[in-house]
Amino acid sequence: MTVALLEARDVAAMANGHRLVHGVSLSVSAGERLAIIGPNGAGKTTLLRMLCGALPPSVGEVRLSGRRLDRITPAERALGMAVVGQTDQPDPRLALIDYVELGRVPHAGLGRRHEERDIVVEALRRTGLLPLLGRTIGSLSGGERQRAQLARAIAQEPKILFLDEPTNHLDPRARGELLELVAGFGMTVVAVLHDLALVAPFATRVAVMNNARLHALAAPHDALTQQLIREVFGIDVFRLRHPTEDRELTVFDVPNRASSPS
Ligand SMILES: Nc1ncnc2c1ncn2[C@@H]1O[C@H](COP(=O)(O)OP(=O)(O)OP(=O)(O)O)[C@@H](O)[C@H]1O
Repeated sequence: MTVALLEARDVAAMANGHRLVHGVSLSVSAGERLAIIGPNGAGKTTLLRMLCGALPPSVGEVRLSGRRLDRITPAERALGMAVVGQTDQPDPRLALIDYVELGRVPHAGLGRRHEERDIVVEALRRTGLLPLLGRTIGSLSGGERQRAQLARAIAQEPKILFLDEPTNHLDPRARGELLELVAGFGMTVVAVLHDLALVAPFATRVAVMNNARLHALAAPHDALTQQLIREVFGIDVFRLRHPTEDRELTVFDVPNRASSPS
C-alpha cells in the first residue's frame, strides 16, 4: 500500500465551544494540487491550518508521509512544508534576497543560510523576480511581494506547498499567471482559492467546504457542477462556447439585483 504524502483523518477544530470544522478526512498524493473552496466562513483557512500543522486539530490527526504531525519537530515540519499565508508581514527594510534566503533556514540553519545562494537565486528566477534583486521588500508592489513569498517558499524546497488565498491583491491577469507559475513547479500544493474561475485550470482535485463540513471532494469537473455551485455559493455556473475560439468558457453568474430592471 502506498502511503499518502498528506493525510487528514477525521480532523475537527473547536474554538469557544463552536465547531469551526467538523470531521474531515482526505489525503493528498505527491504531485497533486488540491484546491480548497467554499463561501466566507466555511472553514477553509481553519482546515488549511490544521493540514499544515499551524493549528492542532481538536479531534483526529494529520500525517505527513505516514508520520503524525504532532509527533515531528517544528524543524522537521519546516523541511516538509512551506506556507504562503496572508499574515506574513516581513520587515520592509529587508533586502529581497535576504527575505527569500530565509526559506533556506530549515535546511542550513540561520548561520549557514548564505552558503546556498544558488538555490535562492534559482527561486528568484523561477518567480520572475531576478530583475528586482537589489530591492527591499518595502519597495515591492503587492503582486511582487506575493511572488517574493512564493520564492521564499520554493527556496525552502518543501514536499508540500500550502497557499492561503495566494491571488488576493492581484489583478485578474496576474491571478491566472501566479497559479500557472505554481502549477509549473510540479510541486504538491494545497491552496485555499476564492476565485472559482481559477480552480479548474489549476487544481487536480477540489475540496468544497460548506458550513464547516467537507461538502465534496472530487476532480474539478465533478466538483464545479451547476447543482453544487448553486447549493454552496448561491450562484449559477454556465458552460458556453467561446465566441471566437474553439474552447469552452465557464461563466460564474453573480446576481446583481441593483442593475436588474424592475
Ligand atoms: N479562534 C477562533 N475563535 C472563534 N471563531 C473562529 C476562530 N477562528 C475562526 N473562527 C470562525 O470559524 C469560521 C471559519 O473560519 P475560517 O477562517 O476557517 O473560514 P474561511 O472559509 O477561511 O473564510 P474566509 O473565506 O472568509 O476567509 C468563521 O466563522 C470564523 O469566524
